Amino acid sequence: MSDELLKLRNRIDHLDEEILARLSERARCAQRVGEIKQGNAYYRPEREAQVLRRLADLNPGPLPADSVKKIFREIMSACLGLEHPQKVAYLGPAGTFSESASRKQFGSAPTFVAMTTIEDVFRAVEAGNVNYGVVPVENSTEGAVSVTLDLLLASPVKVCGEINLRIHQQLMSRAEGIGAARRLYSHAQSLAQCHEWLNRNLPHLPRVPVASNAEAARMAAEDPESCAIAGEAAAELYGLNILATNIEDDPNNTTRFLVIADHDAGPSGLDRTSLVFSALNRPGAVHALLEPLARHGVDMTKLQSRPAQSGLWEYVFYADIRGHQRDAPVAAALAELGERAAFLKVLGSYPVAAI
Ligand SMILES: O=C(O)C(=O)C[C@]1(C(=O)O)C=C[C@@H](O)C=C1
Repeated sequence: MSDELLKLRNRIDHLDEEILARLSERARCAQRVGEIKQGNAYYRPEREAQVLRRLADLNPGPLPADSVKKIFREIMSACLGLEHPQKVAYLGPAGTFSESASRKQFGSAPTFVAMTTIEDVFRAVEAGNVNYGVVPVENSTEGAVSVTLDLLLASPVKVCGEINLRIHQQLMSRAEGIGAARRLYSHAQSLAQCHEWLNRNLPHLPRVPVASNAEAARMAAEDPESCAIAGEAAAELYGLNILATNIEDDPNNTTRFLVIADHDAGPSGLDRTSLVFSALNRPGAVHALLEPLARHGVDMTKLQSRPAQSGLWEYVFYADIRGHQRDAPVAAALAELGERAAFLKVLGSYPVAAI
């Protein structure tokens, strides 16, 4: 071994010891924070977002800000686990994009529980069987997930976080090449998202829609004459080889998830608030409801309507606005909106996705 290599490795050993000592000190601080919280919510998404944003700003390089955030996400995940072990429910089975989104938000320390339906995720949170739930709410190409919107309206849960996940689709199989494949499994939505790539590269391979991407990967693991389209996590879970990476037709394809709980988040300085309201059935009613937002300088980042369950041709509106409900302009605008609306429910304020 060259002298220089030896010296650098000794230096790395020494730095690792320092990092470990500091990490242990940090973990002891977090343990003490946990004792002070005494059973109140241990997970504080607003604080985690502040920590990640601050370190990304301070980052001197050469590590990219994204790597720094991922490392500190894991550190906070382990510290939170020391304070109090957490359980997070998501739309299963294991290996789906919902699981990847959950891990992106919570790191790897919690116990992740796969549920069969989005409704089951809500029920698990409502019943207190888990601390948090992660549900998809919209996809940049497919649009809103209406089941989630309807459940948000009916359920007492609060929104305490958002997660944006880039959806990258991978072609995978047990074999090391595609030559022997006789069929391709995937969820119908993923087949649609890779339609052009498939037409160009595998026009004659029969496409078989199945219940989820993870199920497709599981089937491909059992059937050597097949391949699957799924996320990287599913390939890892089922020990499959990735034969072609990022084959989705739209490279910006992103799914937005919400974190639901029995509490929302405190102000972080860069927040969003989700609400749902209904308008009286008169001309100009929606405009009158939104007017206070504009007057108080509150930006709306989303507005979506859904037919109300209650009556024919009545609508409820889902809006996301910038800011926390405790910020003065947001509080004033919401108070006025509440007076004018037939119905208003604030679903929660939470930090804008920090990672
Ligand atoms: O600051 C807190 O409230 C903590 O519990 C510490 C800590 C952290 O490790 O920084 C851990 C968990 C919380 O979700 C937020 C931050």
